[in-house]
Amino acid sequence: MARNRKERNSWAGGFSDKGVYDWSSEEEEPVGRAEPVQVLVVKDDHSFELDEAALSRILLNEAVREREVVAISVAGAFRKGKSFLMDFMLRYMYNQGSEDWLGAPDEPLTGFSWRGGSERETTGIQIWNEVFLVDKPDGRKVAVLLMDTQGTFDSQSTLRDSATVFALSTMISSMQVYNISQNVQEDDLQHLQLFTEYGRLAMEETFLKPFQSMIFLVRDWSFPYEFSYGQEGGMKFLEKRLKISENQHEELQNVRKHIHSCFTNISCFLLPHPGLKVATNPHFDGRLKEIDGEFINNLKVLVPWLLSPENLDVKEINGNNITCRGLLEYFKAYIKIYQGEELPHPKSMLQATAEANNLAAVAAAKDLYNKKMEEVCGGDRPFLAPSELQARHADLREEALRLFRGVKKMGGEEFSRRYLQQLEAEIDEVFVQYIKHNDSKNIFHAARTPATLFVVIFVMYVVAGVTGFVGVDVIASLCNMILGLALITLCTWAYIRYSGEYRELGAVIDQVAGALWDQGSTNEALYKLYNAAASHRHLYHHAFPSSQAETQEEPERKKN
Ligand SMILES: Nc1nc2c(ncn2[C@@H]2O[C@H](COP(=O)(O)OP(=O)(O)OP(=O)(O)O)[C@@H](O)[C@H]2O)c(=O)[nH]1
Ligand SMILES: [Mg+2]
Repeated sequence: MARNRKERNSWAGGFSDKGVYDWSSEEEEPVGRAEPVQVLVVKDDHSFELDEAALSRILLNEAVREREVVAISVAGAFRKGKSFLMDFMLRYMYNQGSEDWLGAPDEPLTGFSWRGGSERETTGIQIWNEVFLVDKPDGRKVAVLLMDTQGTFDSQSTLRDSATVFALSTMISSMQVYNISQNVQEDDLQHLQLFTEYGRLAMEETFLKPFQSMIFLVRDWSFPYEFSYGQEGGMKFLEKRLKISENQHEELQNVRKHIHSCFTNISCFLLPHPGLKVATNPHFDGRLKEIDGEFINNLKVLVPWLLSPENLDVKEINGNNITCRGLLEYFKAYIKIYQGEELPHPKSMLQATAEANNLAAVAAAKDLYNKKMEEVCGGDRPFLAPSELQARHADLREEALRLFRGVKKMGGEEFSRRYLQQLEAEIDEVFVQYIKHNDSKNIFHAARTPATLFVVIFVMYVVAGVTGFVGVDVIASLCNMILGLALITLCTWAYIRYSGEYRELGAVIDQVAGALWDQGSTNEALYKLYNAAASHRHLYHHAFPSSQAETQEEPERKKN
């Protein structure tokens, strides 16, 4: 089997396979230097940027662009030895077929940048700028791409940053190594569920499982007496962890169902602790002689298990094998979705729960208000005096707000204030609808348009008669014209009301008539008439002394 093997002087440079690795002279990078290239940058304002030029240089290299691609990525919490492991993968890829691919005992480990300490090292997504060509046993030559990712949950990243990097690397890779420490905890599974769901949202709906191979890699496994190190123990362990049983709580079942539904293959490997020098010595530079033998023995199993030609999974999207060129296009398309605003932002558990609590309380309070208002002025209730409606609304609004305040909610007072305001605004909005609905039950309200038109017709008739009589013919004709128009409008309005056709035109007529009614002299005249009658009431009392007792109550009622 012809493999892409190469003698190298050092890991961080020197290697160049002419067929695979060919820098163009205009590019800024030093010619032939093999190194990690940052293709996804998470900026300070938490936005994402794809370095398209750098990614194109890697994936559109003539030797690989038409080759089917195998993309291997490592993701998981920060500071857990992801880049360290990646560098062993690089060693394997550079020495494929060689028994001693692990290298000399005192050779420092280089490649993807790794280091000790508590602060994060890798940011964004980095890709090894050399794509390896490997012959699979079935004769296909595939391109192998190694991807290192920013650790999740470092103190500088939002949940959205972590979710995006994890989701993108899962979408782009054909084999995702989920690097976890010591055990598979329920929160590891929940985060995997959240991140894969965030990835699935950005992908097109497909009847196939959206992602390919998921390898749970448990670092520092300390219970080999329960499940032995390696793949076999790992599979038994994972089977137990991901088992779905009848008597399990629905929440636990859902997480497991989700994970099963996302990946075509799920496997697990249990890796022992590499020894205290690796974990705690600040001067440790990756020399094999300082790493525990048990760890090295298992590394010798793990890395070929992941990367041997027969185990490499070609990247598939919707059942089609993807080439390097295709992968570039998908990368660009996916990042665009994450740069846009169409996806919801993933939230922390507390925030999501607090929001759900508050929204549920808003819904319950609104429901109460609506139900009681229906009883007061619903569809089958008669017209209610506007002042009475207002009073009932005020009572029920207060009752709904009290219900909202009384519900126990996570997130605290401050957080819930926003939802209280939302509830108030929504209730006020619904009340406007109730007012309109109530008004429409008032037959005088319905008669407003014909009444206005009648008044216009009558006034025009009188004015036309008087002005015609005194000889001002121009005004008389104008009034007659308006009278004619008002008459036609009235007939049209009647037809629209009867037939239900041309409702927009009907609405316009109602609006114009309404405006005339509200502002026009009709209303004012009626109002003045009423005022005049009220101020000259003594004349009336004088004329009808018997009704005095009755009318004395009137001012009292008016005051109320
Ligand atoms: N306990 C333990 N430490 C490890 C293991 N592998 C590597 N380390 C140490 O973990 C530290 C971090 O290694 P990195 O490879 O930089 O970790 P990382 O996950 O890439 O970290 P970020 O890039 O910050 O996300 C180094 O000091 C390594 O020596 C392991 O299996 N177990
Ligand atoms: Mg790293």
